[in-house]
Amino acid sequence: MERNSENPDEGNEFHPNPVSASNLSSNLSLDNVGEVTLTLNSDGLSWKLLDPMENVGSSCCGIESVHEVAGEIKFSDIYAVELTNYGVIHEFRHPGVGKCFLAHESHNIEMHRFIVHGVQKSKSQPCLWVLASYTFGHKDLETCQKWVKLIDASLNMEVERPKNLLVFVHPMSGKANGRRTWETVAPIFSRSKIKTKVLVTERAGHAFDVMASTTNEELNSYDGAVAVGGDGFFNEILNGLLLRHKAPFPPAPSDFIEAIGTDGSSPVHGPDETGAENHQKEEDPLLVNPRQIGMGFSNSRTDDASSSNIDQDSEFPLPNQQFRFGIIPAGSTDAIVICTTGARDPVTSALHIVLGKRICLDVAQVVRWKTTLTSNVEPCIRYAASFAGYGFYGDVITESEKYRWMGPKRYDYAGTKVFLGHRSYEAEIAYLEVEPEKPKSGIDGGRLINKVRGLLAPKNPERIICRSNCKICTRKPVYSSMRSPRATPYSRIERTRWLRTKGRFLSVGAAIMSNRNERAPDGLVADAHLADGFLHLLLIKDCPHAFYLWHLMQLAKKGGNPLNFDFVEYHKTSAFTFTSSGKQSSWNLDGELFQAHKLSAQVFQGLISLFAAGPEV
Ligand SMILES: Nc1ncnc2c1ncn2[C@@H]1O[C@H](COP(=O)(O)OP(=O)(O)OP(=O)(O)O)[C@@H](O)[C@H]1O
Repeated sequence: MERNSENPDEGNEFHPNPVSASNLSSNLSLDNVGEVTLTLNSDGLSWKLLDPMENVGSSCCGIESVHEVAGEIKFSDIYAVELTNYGVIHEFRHPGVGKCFLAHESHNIEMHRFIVHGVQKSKSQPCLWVLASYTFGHKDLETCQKWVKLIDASLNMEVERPKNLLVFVHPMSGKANGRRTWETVAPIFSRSKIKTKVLVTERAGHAFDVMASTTNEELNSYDGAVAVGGDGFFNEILNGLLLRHKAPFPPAPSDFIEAIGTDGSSPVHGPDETGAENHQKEEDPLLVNPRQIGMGFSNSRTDDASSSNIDQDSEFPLPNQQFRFGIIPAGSTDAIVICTTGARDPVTSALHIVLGKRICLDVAQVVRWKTTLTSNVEPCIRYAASFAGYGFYGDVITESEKYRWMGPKRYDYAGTKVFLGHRSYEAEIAYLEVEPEKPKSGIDGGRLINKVRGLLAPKNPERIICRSNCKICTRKPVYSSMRSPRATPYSRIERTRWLRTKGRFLSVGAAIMSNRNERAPDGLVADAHLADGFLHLLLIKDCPHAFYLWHLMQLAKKGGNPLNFDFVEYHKTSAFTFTSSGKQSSWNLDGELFQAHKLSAQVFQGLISLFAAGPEV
């Protein structure tokens, strides 16, 4: 401490405005390093050892001893600064030339201290964020207080950071460690001075009920809602929020609408109670007049933009565009976290949240159509952010619920059981074509020999796999700040083709994101990107056991191509309808079971924002 001048502020100049206060510096002690000159720059802090020669570069017994001579941290990587109690700062001193560095002296000096809490990316795994803290000391309390004030003022200028959050903790999630997970990360929030209202759920549906019944005024007082749990729990909170809002519907499966008549005798109401109107039937039998199902669109298309029947796209305005969702992983699969932060790590997720990172996500709106006793069609709406799957995917969830006590292993057990059961389902899927179909492989699929050829023939060789700093995922949707998220422009679908596929399927899946997880390192659909505006249909036709096993094995391999088979149909779309007959399965919507044999779905591009910066795997 000899080098600290008598007057601690000598040579230091503090300024209350952090922007104009660039390049201020003080001599301070940095714990476990030594005496440094700390400088406040416009974008962060930097420090240099006062006398590097004394501290650096000694070598002894063949081992190099290097103490960091300089360091820096950007404000964007600092999540908190706090004045801490008077206490010890450890300073290393070099013992002198020719002496063994193992004999380094450590001076423990008591002084006033403050801690800068920041984030560091793990060198081996950049998507893993770790805590980094720097304790600075000075014998004068006022100097420490001034530094804390200055750093705090700079952090307050990071406007994207949340101040008030609603936190839902699922205590039984995954291996029943939701509560412990929250306790691990809660100090990160308190250090960041983020207010949290924490609710530990007591039953399934609790978080949904709270979200659905919270007043708009209260919700607007929060910057976001955080789920400490798995994908299913996040889905519950998402639905609790989105179901409060009136949203236009996607088209219903046409035969269903036809069955109830289109003469206006069986009106279909949207949540806004828009009455059904009777208009001419569209040419395409799968094309349903949006008005008939309460979508609130103009029903007749005109090329004359000045006409009063101007097309309107489907918008879904949320009351608070600033509101973000957060997930702290504690579940069994945690696919959404793996696809958005890249790391299944609660600390990484907490740091993304407190630093106010933002990424947009697509959300699929899934509607089940059922006829009431009075022959009205009642839509039942759900939302899914990661995956909607029927057949194998629904059966695995149904089966796995019986073995919840097994924890995450229940999926392996149930998956094997369902695989051996090899059930297939009759279904018809109509999907909106959004890009030209790739030519078929030309294999008739009738004979085993041809099927084997199909198995080996490359079908979808060009895929943009969602990996490291994926350009598509990190691209910001153009509308993000200007407009509400939007769905398929159905008012123009008269010029768009609906395509149809029919048969027996082992599974029907619609991926909203790639769904990377520990069992499928590239995800269920590797080229399903975040906020790309597409539903990625993955239809597995009935096929021999061995073929399906092959497909599942490809999913489990990094770089495997699970779409590369004749019995796999893959379509990129923005809306689809589904009708099944005969034996029924269930839909699995991000872990929630949904019974529906008539269903339609559309995607809202970038509908919600998540506290995450995007994958860096
Ligand atoms: N306190 C509770 N007790 C029982 N079930 C709950 C409780 N709170 C929430 N749930 C329900 O548990 C379901 C599963 O939760 P969650 O997604 O966290 O765990 P998981 O299924 O183990 O993980 P993953 O979805 O990642 O596979 C949720 O859909 C939710 O409705």
